[in-house]
Amino acid sequence: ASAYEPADLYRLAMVTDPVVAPDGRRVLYTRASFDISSDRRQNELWLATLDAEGRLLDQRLLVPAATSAGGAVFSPDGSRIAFVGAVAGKPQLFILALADGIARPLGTQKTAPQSLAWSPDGSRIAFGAQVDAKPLEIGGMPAKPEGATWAPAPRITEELVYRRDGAGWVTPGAAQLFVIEVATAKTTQLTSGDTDQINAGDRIEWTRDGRSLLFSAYRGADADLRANDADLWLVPAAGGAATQLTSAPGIEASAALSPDGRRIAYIGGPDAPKFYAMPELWLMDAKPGAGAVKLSAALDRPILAAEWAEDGRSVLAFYNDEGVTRVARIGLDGRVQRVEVPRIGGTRLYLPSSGGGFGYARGTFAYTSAFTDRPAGLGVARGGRQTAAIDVNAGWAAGKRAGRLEEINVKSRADGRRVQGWLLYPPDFDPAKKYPLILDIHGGPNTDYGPFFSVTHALYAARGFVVLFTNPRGSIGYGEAFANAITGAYPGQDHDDLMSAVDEVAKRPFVDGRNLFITGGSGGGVLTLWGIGKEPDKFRAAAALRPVTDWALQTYISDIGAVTWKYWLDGKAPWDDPVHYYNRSPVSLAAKWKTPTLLVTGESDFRTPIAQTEQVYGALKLRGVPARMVRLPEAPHGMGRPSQWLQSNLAVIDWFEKWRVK
Ligand SMILES: CSCC[C@H](NC=O)C(=O)N[C@@H](C)C(=O)N[C@@H](CO)C(=O)O
Repeated sequence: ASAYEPADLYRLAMVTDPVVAPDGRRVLYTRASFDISSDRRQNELWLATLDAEGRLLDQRLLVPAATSAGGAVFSPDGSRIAFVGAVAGKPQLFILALADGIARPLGTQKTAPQSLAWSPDGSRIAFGAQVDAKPLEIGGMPAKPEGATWAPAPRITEELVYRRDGAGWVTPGAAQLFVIEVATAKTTQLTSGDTDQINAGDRIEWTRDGRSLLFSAYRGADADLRANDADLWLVPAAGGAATQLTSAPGIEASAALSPDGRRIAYIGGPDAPKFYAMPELWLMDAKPGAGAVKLSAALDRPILAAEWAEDGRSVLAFYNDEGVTRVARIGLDGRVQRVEVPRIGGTRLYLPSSGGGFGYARGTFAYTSAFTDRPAGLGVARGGRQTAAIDVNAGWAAGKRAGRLEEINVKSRADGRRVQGWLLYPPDFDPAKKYPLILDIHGGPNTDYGPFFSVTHALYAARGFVVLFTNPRGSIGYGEAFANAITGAYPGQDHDDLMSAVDEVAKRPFVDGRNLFITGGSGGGVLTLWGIGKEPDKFRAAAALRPVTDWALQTYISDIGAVTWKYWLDGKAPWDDPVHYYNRSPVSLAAKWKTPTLLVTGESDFRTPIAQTEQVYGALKLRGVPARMVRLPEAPHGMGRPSQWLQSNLAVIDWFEKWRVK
């Protein structure tokens, strides 16, 4: 067996997006892998069949990678699957009849349909999609002659958010709700307006009689400024005016109707002047203006998704808890009962965050099943135990030697608060030897790390580093107060939490105290640059990946600038309180920087735009601090294509090796 190596990225696979059929006896899932020729992710759609106890009977490939299937959903009788694929680079809705396995295109779509929802009788499908509008043009230009090769047209905008990370430059238009008839492909646009009329990526629900559609939207013209706002709406499926069910400032979204159609469970919460709006589970009657009660009050954890139990007396909620994803049955009186569903896991792959994919129907849970030594497989559980498992990496993992993963808990030097973390050891770890230590810090900052495999940490460990990763305050899964403990102070005591973990681990005899390294991406890049400013003598070298370096710049040029301003910098504007912005910005510590620092950022990162990386690189070089900047052409915030993840990982290893005291 060999240790993890860079090319393994093109040999492994990962399960995502499991969907349980209405009868609870079949599971659709996506098998993602990375093609070394095209250097792109590819998705196959698979179908697993279960027996009455949830054991695996067989599985088959339904849609090959060439179709790029996504968003698959079963028809109510379970005989057909609707999904969105791509034909000649254009989005296409397909219906696949399971009886013959043939995927037939349905209608023509100009933009990608999202959140497919079958009507109860299986005759129609609702979806959200963008309707493009004419782009702005500068008047007076002469006509372009036939075949002329002019410079590309300018991008002209009057929007606050004119580019979105990952999606690219925003094309003018608005998201609308549609219904398509499955037999005739007749398509009806149910909403209209110049601004988004639906949160196209959010759940769409048919009323039980098939007459109306329930969905979320923030319809104000100031939507770009109101990231934490969404209301519930009901519109007749045959066309007509939409009725607004909720209007409170805050998020009411991901609405699920109770089996009798009389109640709505939704996820969200009121808007508040704090850093993190923890998504909670709410219950209301399905009528306009009905008051809502918070069902998840006793849980104090972020709710990721919710499904009604068949008897309508409880809601099954998926939530983050101390680095992992769990399931709770929440009664309509708010009583919380844990449901045993083992090892639900993350599908981020690049880094070990929790989350993952999951589905439920008729007592069957299907989920991305996490491992510490390989990417997620498929898990199926019934009655509190795992009944089926598909490991899409069994062959590959059998030839690999992975390092041990250990959970640690330390007390923060700031106030004694518990900080959870993990240590990943090199595959051939020998406690009698000395090892360099990498502290890797997650971003978000309201996200988490958990006990999962990731290609980044697998590579660091395989190259002989002990990897420390923790959940400092600001992380999710430890209660709302913990996630909000950075309100008005980011960075602040989260830095102390991280340093407490480093100091504790550095006491272990196998850690080479001369070779402590610090890295992190995005929000983790903030804390990396903050770390080398606050503790200039602690770390041998640093690697800040796609960092925020200057909160004023971030507010002005990021696609989440409005969130930064309203929630992360206490509602103060950079022009009103520039000192507050400066004091929280890593660049304010530039005078203290002396640690050799690597910067890695995508040139198409619109979340933490590369101007910030350039700012820090300039400061380091002007000060004479050793620095290297790695720019990834066309890569967005998520580091883009597989080879770009590898470049980012290997750049960090190369930099740390360069500076390691031998
Ligand atoms: C709409 S506010 C949420 C911001 C978002 N949070 C989720 O991750 C985000 O993109 N934050 C970045 C500044 C960030 O730190 N991203 C991390 C975690 O995803 C990263 O590693 O890229």
